[in-house]
Amino acid sequence: MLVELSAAAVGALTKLSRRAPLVVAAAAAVMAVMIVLRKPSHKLDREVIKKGREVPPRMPAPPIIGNLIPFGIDSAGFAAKGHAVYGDVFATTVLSHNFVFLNGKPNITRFMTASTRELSFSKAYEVFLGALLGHEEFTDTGKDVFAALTSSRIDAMTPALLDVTRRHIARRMQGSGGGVIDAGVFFNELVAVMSVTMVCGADFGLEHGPEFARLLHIFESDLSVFGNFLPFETPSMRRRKAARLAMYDLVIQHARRRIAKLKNTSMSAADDYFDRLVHASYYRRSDRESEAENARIASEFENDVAVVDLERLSDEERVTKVASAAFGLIFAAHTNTAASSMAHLGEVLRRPDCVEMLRRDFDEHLGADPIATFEAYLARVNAAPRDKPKEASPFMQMRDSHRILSETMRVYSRGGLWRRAMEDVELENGMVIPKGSFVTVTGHLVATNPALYGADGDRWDPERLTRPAGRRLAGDEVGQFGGKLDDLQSPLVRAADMQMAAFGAGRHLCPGRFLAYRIITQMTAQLLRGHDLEIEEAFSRWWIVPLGGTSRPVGSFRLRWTPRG
Ligand code: HEM
Repeated sequence: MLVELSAAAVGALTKLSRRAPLVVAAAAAVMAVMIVLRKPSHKLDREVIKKGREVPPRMPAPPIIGNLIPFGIDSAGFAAKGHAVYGDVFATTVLSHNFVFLNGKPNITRFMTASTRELSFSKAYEVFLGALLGHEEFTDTGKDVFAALTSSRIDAMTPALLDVTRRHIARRMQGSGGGVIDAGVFFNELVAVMSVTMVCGADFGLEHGPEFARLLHIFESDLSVFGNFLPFETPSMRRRKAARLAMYDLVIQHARRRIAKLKNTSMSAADDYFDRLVHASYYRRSDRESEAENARIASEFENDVAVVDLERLSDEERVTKVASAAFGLIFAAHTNTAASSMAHLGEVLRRPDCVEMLRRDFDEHLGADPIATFEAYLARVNAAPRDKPKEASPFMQMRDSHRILSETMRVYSRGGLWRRAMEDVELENGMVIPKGSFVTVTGHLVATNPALYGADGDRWDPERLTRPAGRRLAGDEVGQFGGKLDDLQSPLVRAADMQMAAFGAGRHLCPGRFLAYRIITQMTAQLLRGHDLEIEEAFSRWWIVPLGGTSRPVGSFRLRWTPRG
């Protein structure tokens, strides 16, 4: 899995080196052809210049591979250097594609608030991950996903999350004498079981969760996205695709069973998220679809209102549609959450006072029997009059835990947010990003902005987020804790100053962020409450994924544990 990145990379390189001359010659030849056939990025610029408009300044790049190597090794460092030389907007070439880097509030605001017609999230990710994930995954995120991740749905699944964690800990940490666990494997497996359970239901999660953990381990083990750009399949890409197909097959079979089970039933028969996906899958969402038709689909999903005028899908088409949505969500829920959990625990364990704060928060708000406490909370909320403000969940009151986790998310989410320009896009300074460019904002630069976080913005320091609730930054003040999760996560740029980009912002702000906080908070707290943990072996380094989200650990993370009395 993630932690075997270095081993996997070394293995792949060794195998490659034997055939290196052939592979390099073939790659160079095919890329040369690609360059001739494709529209090189400077030509994209020329189209804009012909219209009398200004394009972003260009960082020079070697022919064919462009700046692939410096960008691939340290994407955030590459962006920082580019901005230092060229200013808040610059362009360069990577494997013949035009990459445009944005920084500074007006440009980031433009990026976040652009319409999908201008800057498309799914079209960018389709190019980066399409070969690996399958092109059918790259439609815009459905409303069903947002509906599945509201705070009340997360509350409803919390007892199951607590229970899965409790059982996993009991299984993996048996005996009174303590021992050593590989925390990378531990979190990978636990988050896999949770993600599969959440998307496919409890029975499927219990039966297939461990198999998904094994396959996600392979699927996520070599994180370079550039294999997607190559005209041939690397061994790593073959291995990862096989893992994806094996997971996909399991989800397909599940979709077939559920579609048969739910035939001729109405939405009210939906037991869980997967059932709702099945119910929402009757119709094709065509490109011709108008806003009104979209709204009708959304209302059908919520209220089971009949939809006319849209093309009805066959059962097999529905199977593909449901399986593809389900698999996409399992992957989205797992990949960054597992890596963030490891980063979080690694930092917390170096600070005994933080360990105590997490334990105290959990004890205070969830007591000796967290499942019973949470179920009692759910019963009170369900019985409460609808016109009264909703009681805050015990988790939402765990302010120290959230503050400390937010600091982890800030420091470890260094990758870039990505869009593809679907048309020429004008920036506030009048420069035009040419149609077809990939456009990125570097999360690390947002999250370590010295104006907000001072000169040591790279350092993990949860104290920096202890300012009084609700205050805006003034003068040279650094950090704030606003109380609500989104004050610290990725506020809409219009609503507050940008503070971190761990979850993106604006139109594509991660809808799973609250669930991620819930999963990581309760996993860490349950682990710490029952055990004393010591780091036996820490990851050797963290690799910045060029895509949005958490950096990935390299090496092993082993913890020595002893039960607490
Ligand atoms: C610590 C954990 C997580 C991190 C760091 C994270 C980060 C991100 C980021 C950076 C984006 C792209 C935002 C952009 O480009 O503006 C994103 C999108 C997304 N995330 Fe997460 N995520 C996490 C957990 C989750 C979970 C648990 C789920 C689902 C249960 C989820 C579902 C999604 C989906 C569906 C999108 C696409 C949103 C869209 O199309 O508008 N994520 N996430």
